[in-house]
Amino acid sequence: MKKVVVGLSGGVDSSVAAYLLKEQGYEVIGLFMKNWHDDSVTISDECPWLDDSNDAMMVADKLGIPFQTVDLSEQYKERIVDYMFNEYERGRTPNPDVLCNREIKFDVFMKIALSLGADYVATGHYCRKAEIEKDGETIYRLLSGKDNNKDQSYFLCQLTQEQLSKTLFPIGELQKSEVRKIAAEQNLVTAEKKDSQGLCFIGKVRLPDFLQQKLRPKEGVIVEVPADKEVYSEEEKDFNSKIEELKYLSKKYQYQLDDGKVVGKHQGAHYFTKGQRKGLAVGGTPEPLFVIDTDVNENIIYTGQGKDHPGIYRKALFIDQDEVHWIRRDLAIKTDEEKKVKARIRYRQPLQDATLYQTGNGMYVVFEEPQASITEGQFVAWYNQDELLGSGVIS
Ligand SMILES: Nc1ncnc2c1ncn2[C@@H]1O[C@H](COP(=O)(O)OP(=O)(O)OP(=O)(O)O)[C@@H](O)[C@H]1O
Repeated sequence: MKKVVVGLSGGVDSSVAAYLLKEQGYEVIGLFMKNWHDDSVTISDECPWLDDSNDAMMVADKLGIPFQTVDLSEQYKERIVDYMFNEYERGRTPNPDVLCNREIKFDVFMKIALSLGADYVATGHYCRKAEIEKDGETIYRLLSGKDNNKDQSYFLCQLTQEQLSKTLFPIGELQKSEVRKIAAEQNLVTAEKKDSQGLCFIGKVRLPDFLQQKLRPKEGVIVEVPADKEVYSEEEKDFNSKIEELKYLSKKYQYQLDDGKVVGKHQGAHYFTKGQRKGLAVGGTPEPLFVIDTDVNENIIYTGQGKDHPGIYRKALFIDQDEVHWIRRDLAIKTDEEKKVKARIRYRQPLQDATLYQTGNGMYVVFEEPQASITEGQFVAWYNQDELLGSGVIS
């Protein structure tokens, strides 16, 4: 009998994942990980992880499967929390959910599961895995969840073949409503439980509160850039080669103080991210202000009025070569090759038509339509239909 360790989070999805695996005849073990208890950063007065681990335990009890908890808070702090603070300090906006999967659930957690004798690790993610044989080798495909609204493949965009080979996604073929129905039929305590809202470790705290506890406030100015500000000179739009054009399309324009007028003050550029509207506390403009860029070195926030401000849009992005990651290594393109794909630059964004261009030192992703708020530090993931082929960190 094959043995599976299920990551039981105390939520409905992983509860049903465990139930289904048991029905399919696997030997199932439930494992809850605790990943936060840094006393120097207060996350919340409440203690959601205790409630969650209790719920996970009750589900395991109901299903008649063994249950354990592991404390991964040290690894969590080192690999996720510290990285987040460092990235924000650099003015980049990391994605903790993608990192949590790569570094914790499918690494540290997976190793513990395998050491318990498991053949597989299962989670309640809405995505699917398929296998094909190619040149005598088994290749694992990561497919989006059948429930389009819930598809979580983006969060798994950094997984490797090795990790996928040992993974099961039991609820990937189901709609969320079906998952809830199964949970109710089986009388699982989690049947009615609200969905967790991303940011797996931060729980119920607001991101700005979290950042404020470690990143020192530093007063600076907010600059409003007029919508008709022409940021590139005409010479720059004269290209002699494809690469020059790609460079131009993906180039980040470095705004200067005199590109606009000072309209207010902020408490630290590193608390802000592109596209952000909240927290600017500048009133009196006909249209609300959005962050179009931050300069953490000079501690300046550049803003523009309205969602359609041209400063928000860019047509292409670049990924440094060491941050280009192919799940389907067999489909990776070589230098000077290109490939048409569908891509997204954030969770739940509808897939966008794009072309990948591989160069000697990295990869360009050029979108058919200009994209709003392409943000350094975030992940871009590319697909062929419902298969996630690869991803990279926006540089
Ligand atoms: N604390 C945890 N311990 C063990 N596994 C976890 C934990 N948190 C998340 N997981 C695993 O990762 C999956 C995705 O986590 P996410 O936080 O996105 O939850 P979710 O989609 O709301 O699912 P759920 O309803 O199971 O909480 C979960 O279904 C579960 O298998």
